[in-house]
Amino acid sequence: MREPGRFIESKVIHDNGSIETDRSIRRSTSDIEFSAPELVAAIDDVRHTVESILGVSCPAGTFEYELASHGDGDFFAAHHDVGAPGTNSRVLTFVYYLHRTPKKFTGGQLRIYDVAVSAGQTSYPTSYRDFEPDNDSIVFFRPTAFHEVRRIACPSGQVGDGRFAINGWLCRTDI
Ligand SMILES: O=C(O)CCC(=O)C(=O)O
Ligand SMILES: [Fe+2]
Repeated sequence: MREPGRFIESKVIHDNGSIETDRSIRRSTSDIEFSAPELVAAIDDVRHTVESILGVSCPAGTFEYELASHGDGDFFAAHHDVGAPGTNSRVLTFVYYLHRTPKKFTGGQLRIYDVAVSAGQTSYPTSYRDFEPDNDSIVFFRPTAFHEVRRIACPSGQVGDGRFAINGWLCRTDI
């Protein structure tokens, strides 16, 4: 795994394809040049099992990912990971979590809503499941699923005490 490099303000991709920082939607920093070949190889090993459980198929695919850091007050509001030009090749979302132990923050659960929503839908589904971002755990879900990162509280304010995630997608290369 390469050491983290430069963290920059995380960006959001709007459904019209524009990419920008918008701290009312997403508050975190990202290292988009981060490289984790061991993680990618481990995901590749289980990917056919995950695909069959989630009912998706990606015969020819590549992995795209970033390292995201959430500190005190950070969050990512409800969204889905497809729907914009350039994101529709995403077939599978994965998020691998890292943090200091014992954990120095609270909150930061990944909330996955029970229904997929289409672009432009504004009402929130009312049923969901929260996943704790436990150190050295991984979550897979469909990129069409509505999801969010609950706001975290990290009293020390130290970056290293925060919530780290390698989040990315298995993307089709044949469309
Ligand atoms: O960090 C997480 O739990 C999810 C991140 C996410 O939803 C994204 O980067 O699109
Ligand atoms: Fe997401």
